[in-house]
Amino acid sequence: KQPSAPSAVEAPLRELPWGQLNFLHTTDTHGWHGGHLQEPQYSADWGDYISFASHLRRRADKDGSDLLLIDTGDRVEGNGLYDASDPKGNYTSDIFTQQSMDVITVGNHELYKNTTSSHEYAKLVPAYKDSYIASNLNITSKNGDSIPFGPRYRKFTTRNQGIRVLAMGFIYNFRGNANNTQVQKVQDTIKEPWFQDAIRNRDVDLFLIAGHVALRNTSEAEYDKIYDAIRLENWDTPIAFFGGHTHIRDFKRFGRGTEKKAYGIESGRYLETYGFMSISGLSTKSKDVSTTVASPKFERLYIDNNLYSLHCHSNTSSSNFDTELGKNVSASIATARKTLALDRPFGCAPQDYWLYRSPYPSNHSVLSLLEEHVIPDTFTDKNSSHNPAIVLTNTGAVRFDVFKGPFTKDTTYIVCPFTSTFRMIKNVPYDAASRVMKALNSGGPILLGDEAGDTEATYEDWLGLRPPGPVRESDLTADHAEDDLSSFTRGAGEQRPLRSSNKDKSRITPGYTTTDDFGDDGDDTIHEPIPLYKVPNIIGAEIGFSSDDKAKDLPKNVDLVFNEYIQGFTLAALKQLGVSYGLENTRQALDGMTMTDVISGWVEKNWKCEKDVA
Ligand SMILES: O=c1ccn([C@@H]2O[C@H](COP(=O)(O)O)[C@@H](O)[C@H]2O)c(=O)[nH]1
Repeated sequence: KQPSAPSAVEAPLRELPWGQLNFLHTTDTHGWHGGHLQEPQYSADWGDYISFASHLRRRADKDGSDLLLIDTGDRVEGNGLYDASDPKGNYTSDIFTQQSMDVITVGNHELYKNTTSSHEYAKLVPAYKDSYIASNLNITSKNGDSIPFGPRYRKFTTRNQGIRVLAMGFIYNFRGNANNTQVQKVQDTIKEPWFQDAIRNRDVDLFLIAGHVALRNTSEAEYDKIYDAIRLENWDTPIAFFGGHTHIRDFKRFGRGTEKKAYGIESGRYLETYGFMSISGLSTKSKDVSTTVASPKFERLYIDNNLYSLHCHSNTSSSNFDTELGKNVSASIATARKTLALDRPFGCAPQDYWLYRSPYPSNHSVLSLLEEHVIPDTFTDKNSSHNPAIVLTNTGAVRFDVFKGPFTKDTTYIVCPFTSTFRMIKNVPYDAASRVMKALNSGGPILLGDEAGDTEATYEDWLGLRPPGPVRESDLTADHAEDDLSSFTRGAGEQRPLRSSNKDKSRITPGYTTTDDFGDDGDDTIHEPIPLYKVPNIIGAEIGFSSDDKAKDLPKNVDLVFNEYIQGFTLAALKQLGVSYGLENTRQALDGMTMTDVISGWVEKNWKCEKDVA
């Protein structure tokens, strides 16, 4: 772990369900490779993961089983270690690639910008060679051709058991990518001759489908389509899915009726979780056990990323856990953090502010802090025209909590890593401008105009602002305070209070309490549940309204200011509300400041640290 990271707290643990073929899965790490420096439960770093995987590999070699490592994308954007360097990712790609992977895929965050996808293609793809699988992604080459980002699939045989694996790697039907990459819709990819040939291959013991794709409830049902396509040709070869994108822990049984050979895991976010899956009873190159074992056994465990868990699951201790490579990688992370001055404080937060752990609006909501203080103060200072204004931002731009204490350079990127600036349209009729936020928060399907290029898309669907359907961390509601737990009716893929059978209540810490298709015993650490609350798509503030405006005569026109990321949505909403504007009517606001600049500037002015005050 990093020198300043807190030590893990001992807690009751469930055992690793080790099997014939074992998997460690990471997803949506978003640059948190230094671990969580303010949360003991997630305080191990990528160097520790390297040591951990090495111990489990040794265990596999010793007992003749196998271990495969998978990562399903969104490795970038969300932490100073990635975002603070110039160019971004200058340190993280060398740090990340020290961990070997058997299958690795791309996420939407690797594709938002030309520079990010080009960096990924130049660094990660060659580092992982055949393991970097891109079944439905192309990139524009230097001479303008659209070429595969990586191999479409990979067939390999596991080292100890001789299990023949055919692996593919997908990204969901993402449409917000920059113009140098091309995402092929999953429903079209499964019609490709290479896919059809691959799923007809009889010399396969396991189909491994990895991707930056939610396991359930997606409007496009990408993984269900892949499942159906495989089963059409191959009625009983086991299938293991590895998902991502929605930042949750989840385990799903695929298919209908008596299907017991197709399961998928999703392994959280921000290097809080290592997903572990095992399968036992697979046939192998040398032995066909399908005749003797009716169904392979799938098991899962979500491992909290801290040294207590990692030592226990690898049967090591602090004296023999670190490998040479793991230690070196932890040291490189510490050096990079120092070079980037990530611990430099902008100020000190007087209390915790939560994204999902406190209701919105409330005094402990980071969104309320932005809406009531940060945005009004900053925009009032910078509003040279003194026209009344309405300022809107998407809540998706806010990524994490703020903890009491130093608010550092790292924190600015942790809260908002994006480089979008603010745009404005001057003199918008108040009647329309004041209803944009409600329209964008309404959730129901609203038809977009031609500019979205897809008349059936909803605002949330378009660009993936809030993909409708999949349960994600922001959707986890919090009637958790209820005393009567029996009234819980939520389904799999959600976090809910766990009725723990554990007697040793004193050692139970707050954390994940996951319910999935296998029940509520998937988290390695037995936790006290944390309440989580829903947030809207958009928050906003009214700036420079005179008290007269508020009391009686509302302004006729206002300047409508919005985060550049929601420009398309805002224009579409205005059109829906009867006033049409085009891109040519928008101009830069706030001298090109990003949300990250807005937040750090406000903290510097308003949150003194105690020793500064003295
Ligand atoms: O420039 C950007 C890019 C993305 N966002 C927000 O992020 C989510 C997608 O993040 P996931 O981790 O893939 O869920 C997107 O819906 C936006 O809300 C942004 O604000 N600015």
